[in-house]
Amino acid sequence: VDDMWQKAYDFAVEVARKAGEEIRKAGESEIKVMTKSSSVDLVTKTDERVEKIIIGSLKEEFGEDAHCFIGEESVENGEPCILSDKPTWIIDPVDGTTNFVHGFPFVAVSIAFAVNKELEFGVVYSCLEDKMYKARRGKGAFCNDEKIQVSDVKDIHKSIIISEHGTDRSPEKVTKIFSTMQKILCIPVHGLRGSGTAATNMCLVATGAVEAFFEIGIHCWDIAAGAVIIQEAGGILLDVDGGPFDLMSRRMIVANDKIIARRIIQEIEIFPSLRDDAPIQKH
Ligand SMILES: O=P(O)(O)O[C@H]1[C@H](O)[C@@H](O)[C@H](O)[C@@H](O)[C@@H]1O
Ligand SMILES: [Mg+2]
Repeated sequence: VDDMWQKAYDFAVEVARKAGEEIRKAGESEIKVMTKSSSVDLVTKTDERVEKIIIGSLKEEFGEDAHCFIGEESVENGEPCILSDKPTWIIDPVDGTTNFVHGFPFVAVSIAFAVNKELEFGVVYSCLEDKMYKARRGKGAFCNDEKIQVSDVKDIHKSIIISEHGTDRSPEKVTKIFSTMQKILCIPVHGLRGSGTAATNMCLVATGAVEAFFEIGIHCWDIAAGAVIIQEAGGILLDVDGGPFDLMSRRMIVANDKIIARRIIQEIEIFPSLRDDAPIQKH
């Protein structure tokens, strides 16, 4: 079984690279902007086409019904978002869609694989930077085949923290998000950053470029691959209330060290977010 997942891991890297090439060559015509949960939650034909290419390649390689799939755009179009014990691919075809539309240079393909609800491996291809991040449970984390590991900074005053504002513009959430950012900035920390893609933010923690990243409102497909990469780079993953990491909860904090994580958690103003695996709301 161990070798079998190795084959799937290697194939996932190939598929992510191919998907990244599709994103890079997507012409102006295809970046027709559509919206989802709000006027600033963007999706394009490229997101939909690339997800179909990824899922099609995986089904061709492993069999039409051998595995389950949780894809950002499939879920948007009504597919269930339930993580079962069956081997399951968790896919964000274009993470950083807003960046992609604007030409802001951080766009990632995120592909993770879970069995019995445990993440086996994750691949994040930052396709405009040509950086292939990957990790398999128990086998280390890599960027372009170079081993990576989290920062050794333990002093919060010497840290950079990533925080994103997301796509929800409701006043009560925006107020909490910026109040949290202000409290963290004034600890003080060296700086706040955000790439605009959760998968890339996770990899920036894994390489030691920043010390922590937290967000309420992300989805399982944004963070599943990055979660394995951080774990294998020596980082930690928690819920924003300090409890255990919960892939489907739509909130998390990842950090290089529990000291940094706990200090940030003290400042996070939590607001509710519907779980990814919540029963579909009948309108
Ligand atoms: O670009 P997508 O796949 O939609 O994911 C991003 C999400 O749209 C943003 O709201 C979040 O802040 C990012 O962390 C996600 O990566
Ligand atoms: Mg995403």
